Amino acid sequence: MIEVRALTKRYGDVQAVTDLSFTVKPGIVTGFLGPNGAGKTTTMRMILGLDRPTSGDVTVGGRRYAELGAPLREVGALLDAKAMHGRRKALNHLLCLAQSNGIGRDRVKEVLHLVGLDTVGDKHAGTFSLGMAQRLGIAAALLGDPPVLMFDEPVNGLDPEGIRWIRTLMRDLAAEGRTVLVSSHLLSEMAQTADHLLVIGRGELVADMPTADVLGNAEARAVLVRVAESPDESFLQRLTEAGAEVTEREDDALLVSGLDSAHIGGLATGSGAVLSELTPQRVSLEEAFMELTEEYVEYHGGEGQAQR
Ligand SMILES: Nc1ncnc2c1ncn2[C@@H]1O[C@H](COP(=O)(O)OP(=O)(O)OP(=O)(O)O)[C@@H](O)[C@H]1O
Repeated sequence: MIEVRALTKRYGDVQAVTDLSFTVKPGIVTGFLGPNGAGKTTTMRMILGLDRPTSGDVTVGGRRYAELGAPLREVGALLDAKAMHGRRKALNHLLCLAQSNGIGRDRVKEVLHLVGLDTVGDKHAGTFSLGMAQRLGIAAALLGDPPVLMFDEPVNGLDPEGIRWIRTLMRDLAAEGRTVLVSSHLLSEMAQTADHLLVIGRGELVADMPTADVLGNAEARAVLVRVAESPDESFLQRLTEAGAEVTEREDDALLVSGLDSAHIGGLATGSGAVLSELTPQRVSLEEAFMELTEEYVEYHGGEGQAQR
């Protein structure tokens, strides 16, 4: 369990995290979602005791990071896979970490195997591809068999096989009862991995809800209706009486919000109108995410310019 209470971090004039409070529960994958610069890495660094909060408090398993005796046994993290010592051999890199946390050589071999790097343990970490570096970083996070794990943008730059491997690993770790917090700036990615979402924008908490609810918000906002024949105005009247908001589009189609398709179809039948189309309009996951975080995005692309 990770508990973040009223966490605030300022770097000079930059307010990176503002009064953030949330709890990350065990047994599920929790996605930490927000646009670039939202404060995800800063929050994770504070959870790990790498940055000191300006104010507020973080505990892992009920204790502050500084109070943890053998931190790797309590919380494992992958922050920046490329930040390791490049001239060190992969196996030695893990052995050094293990030694300082009282972890045996057998466990080092075990995690190397677990991440599929057992045949390259004697290679220098600096020669590793991004995918291999991510795997080595994950091996380090798993070394102490910790009940709490954090991964910062773990699928960034990975090929589809690597992405699938990481997704399965996260789900398996959560299924073992661990607390798993994983950050991303893509809702589509989180939709496939996370059970619960914490959404932040400009350092502030925007949403703390099950992923299914965030996705539900992306569904059917309005229904596109085309009327082939209508004896009179009664269909429109019935729609508004039933509480619908109706917008007439330039192509004569109607955008009806506030009622579902079945209700609209029933009102059409009742008023003798014949419909040629009745289509729920869905917004994409990324649109739903952008709606949630729109006002918090730090850098917008210019109009008409090439966008990433
Ligand atoms: N060491 C630092 N000194 C000054 N400002 C910083 C520092 N670290 C982060 N920031 C600023 O704090 C804000 C939050 O950054 P952070 O890296 O936590 O965001 P993020 O959500 O992880 O973004 P990204 O998805 O781009 O990694 C940004 O405005 C960033 O420029």
